[in-house]
Amino acid sequence: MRLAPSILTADFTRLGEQIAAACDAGIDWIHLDVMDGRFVPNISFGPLVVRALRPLADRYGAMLDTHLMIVEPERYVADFAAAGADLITVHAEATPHVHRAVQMIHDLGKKAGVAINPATPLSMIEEMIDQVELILLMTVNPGFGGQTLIPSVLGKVQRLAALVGDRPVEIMVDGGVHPSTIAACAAAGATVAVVGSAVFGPQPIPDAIAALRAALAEAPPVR
Ligand SMILES: O=C(CO)[C@H](O)[C@H](O)COP(=O)(O)O
Ligand SMILES: [Fe+2]
Repeated sequence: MRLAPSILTADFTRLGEQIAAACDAGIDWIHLDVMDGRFVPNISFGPLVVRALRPLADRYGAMLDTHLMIVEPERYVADFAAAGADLITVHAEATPHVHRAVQMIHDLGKKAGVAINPATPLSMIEEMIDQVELILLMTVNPGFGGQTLIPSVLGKVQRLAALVGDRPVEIMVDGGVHPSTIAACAAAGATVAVVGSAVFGPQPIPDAIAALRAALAEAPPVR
């Protein structure tokens, strides 16, 4: 299972240093949570931060995974692509034209993902399975780091994994993934885990990543 540390709970005065520590510990993706204060009740950062992190991602061969929690994301996908995002994920609830948004992302030469909130049924994105590289299932209500994983979403992860089958689509879980919950996510069929407060918290970053890998080793992923 891939780990995608979310920088939301990182120390922003030492952001480069903290991401470098996570990359040194062998993480695969860098997860960037973009919030507009409308789709979610919080504001984070925009393309400037993506652009600032591009050289660091290149140095480590890490992927810049951009999670857009903004209304009508099609207004901004070109800006995030130009800033250097590798993967751009949009919320199905945030636009009446999710297919068009995904088309735009692909036309910009980027990988595309579609995300849904805990209360949104899988049927909302079923028709998009063959159109995207990644499906993100929120395991908390979006807007803040450090929340508790909602266990009932794991059933949705399992049902999505069955729908996806052996198609090359990543299944990402986002929110509340810690050493105590990561094995259950992997067992349900998730292939990528966003890990925010579990990595950028009180523990040294390499220890935090080792703890996640150790928890995964107890229960090997099914996909
Ligand atoms: O999209 C998000 C919140 O909307 C974040 O990616 C998520 O909350 C990660 O943080 P943590 O692992 O601390 O829950
Ligand atoms: Fe996220």
